[in-house]
Amino acid sequence: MILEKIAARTRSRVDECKQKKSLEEVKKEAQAKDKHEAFLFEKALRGKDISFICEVKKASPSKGIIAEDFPYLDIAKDYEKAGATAISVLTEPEFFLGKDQYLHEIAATVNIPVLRKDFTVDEYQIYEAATLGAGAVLLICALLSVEQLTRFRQIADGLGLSCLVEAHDKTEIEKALTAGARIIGVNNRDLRDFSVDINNSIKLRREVPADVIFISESGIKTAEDVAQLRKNNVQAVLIGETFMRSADKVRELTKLYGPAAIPRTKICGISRVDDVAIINEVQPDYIGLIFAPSKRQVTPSKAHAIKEILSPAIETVGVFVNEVEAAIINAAHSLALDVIQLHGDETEEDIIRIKKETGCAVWKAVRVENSGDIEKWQHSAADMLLFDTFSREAAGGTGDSFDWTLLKGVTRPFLLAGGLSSKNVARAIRKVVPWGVDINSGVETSGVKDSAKIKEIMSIIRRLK
Ligand SMILES: O=C(O)c1ccccc1N[C@@H]1O[C@H](COP(=O)(O)O)[C@@H](O)[C@H]1O
Repeated sequence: MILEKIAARTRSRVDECKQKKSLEEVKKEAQAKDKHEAFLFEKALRGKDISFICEVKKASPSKGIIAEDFPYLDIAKDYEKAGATAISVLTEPEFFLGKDQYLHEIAATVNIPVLRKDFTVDEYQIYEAATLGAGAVLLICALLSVEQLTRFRQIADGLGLSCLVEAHDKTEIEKALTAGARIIGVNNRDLRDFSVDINNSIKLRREVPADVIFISESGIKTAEDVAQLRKNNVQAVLIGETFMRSADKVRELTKLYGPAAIPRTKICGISRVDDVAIINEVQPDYIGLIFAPSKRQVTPSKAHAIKEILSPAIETVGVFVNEVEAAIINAAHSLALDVIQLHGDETEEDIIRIKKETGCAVWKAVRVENSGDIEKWQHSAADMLLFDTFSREAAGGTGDSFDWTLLKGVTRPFLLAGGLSSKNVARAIRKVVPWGVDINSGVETSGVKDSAKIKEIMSIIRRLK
């Protein structure tokens, strides 16, 4: 069978690698590697809704060459922008034309976890995966004994790597569970004859306990396939060929996932008259003018100049941090602000008074450090809450995002802020379902608003429906 052939070739390849770098050396390198947060791969897959693992692969034994032209880094970046939860990278060189270099560069470029998709037959490959920056490795039940699966899983655990343990039938699932698998992937492709049937995942779903992540792999092509898997409590799908053959990954993922609720958009920190042309072109719902001390601060005269040429369809949000009330009222009236965003330590009483005095809607920014911060403001009189990243150094505009799972108990509409960019906005919108997104430093280059980035992020958001 093809699998045994690949495994045999892989053993020889690993032996060759050991001649160049010994097991001890690669082990030391892996253990010395700067450890990011451990097990990010499995943490990322434990979302409310189905997750997508998108695969970067040039060829396969069943399909031959899939991508003649193979800009692997661009493909990975497009997956991230489309909202992939993780990326799978083929590194097997002979049958899949993969390379370690692809994994290494991709893992260094994207901010989502990366799976090393290879035929693990030796612990050497697990240490190697860690040195290449992988967050997870593949262990195939058909190739490994329970003892090997257990040992390899333990080695990966010691390195903070997750193991996707692949099974094809009930016996292999039992084997995976005995080995302590926390993630089981059911391959819908029968490697004896390459036939594909996604019902294999559906049939085997009940064999895997609810606390073990269940991934359906191979042959997923349509929105109906995904809907069926979602209905059967499959937590993630691993899709290669369908995405590899699609020119527009954002649209393809949207087609498979289903349309998202498109949020209101605010582009914050407009501080140059020159930025207004692109704003008028892309028409976000709001712009933010920052009156607080910041590299994005606007003077009253600059604010007037921006307002003068701003499209009347776009509303203006004034952003203030612990500002004296008279100044807020003055700016609200003289600039005809639509919304006042309070981004400091303002109290509930301040919100009520400022609403009354200005006649504007008031948005309260809550800088999230823990779930208590959210709870405190749930019943605020503010017209909208805006959740941003907590920082001791700055009131806002940090460019960092926070743990969005903290928002799962929020019962009222809200805006999401903090480090949103074209890399994470699709994921944020699908995972968090915010009423609005507030985009700021994520559309800047060297501290200045970047027209191409503004255009790109607005285009991604609009392609999610
Ligand atoms: O951007 C600033 O400099 C700023 C200063 C003071 C208060 C708020 C500020 N910006 C707000 O910060 C969030 C998130 O920004 P980022 O995406 O992390 O850069 C956003 O609400 C801005 O309105």
